[in-house]
Amino acid sequence: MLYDDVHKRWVPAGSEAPSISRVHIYHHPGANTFRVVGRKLQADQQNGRRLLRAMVINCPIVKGIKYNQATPNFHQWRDPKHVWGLNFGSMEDAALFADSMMHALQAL
Ligand SMILES: CC(=O)N[C@@H](Cc1ccccc1Cl)C(=O)N1CCC[C@]12C=C[C@@H]1CC[C@@H](C(=O)N[C@@H]3C(=O)N4[C@@H](C=C[C@H]3C)CC[C@H]4C(=O)O)N1C2=O
Repeated sequence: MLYDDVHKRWVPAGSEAPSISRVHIYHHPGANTFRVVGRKLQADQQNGRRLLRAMVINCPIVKGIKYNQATPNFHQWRDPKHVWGLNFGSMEDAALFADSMMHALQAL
């Protein structure tokens, strides 16, 4: 999700329709960079053709960001332009993601 600062509300990232997505943290060892990448689980169907599973988040993990575990299954962080929020399907998913995020932030 992205926070719409104008209207003071969370909006689904990547499209108008809220969707279940799979979110990964990718590490580029060469450059030692990390990024959060998420794609919708459900491929969009349009005129019968299966389209790519839309990207909903593709955001570099910047050294020094503060990762806020606001609730056991809603975590959020700021980048220069956006505030991102992840509503996890389970507290276990949330804890796994947070561990990876913390690992990435320590490795930067
Ligand atoms: C200093 C700073 O930047 N502080 C940021 C947080 C922050 C701190 C430290 C480092 C980074 C960041 Cl990012 C801040 O406070 N921010 C960032 C933008 C938004 C917010 C500002 C105001 C609102 C008030 C309510 C609150 C909120 O959104 N709570 C959630 C919530 O209302 N929802 C989401 C789920 C659960 C709740 C937890 C799911 C959908 C919706 C809902 O439950 O329907 N807010 C924030 O978190």
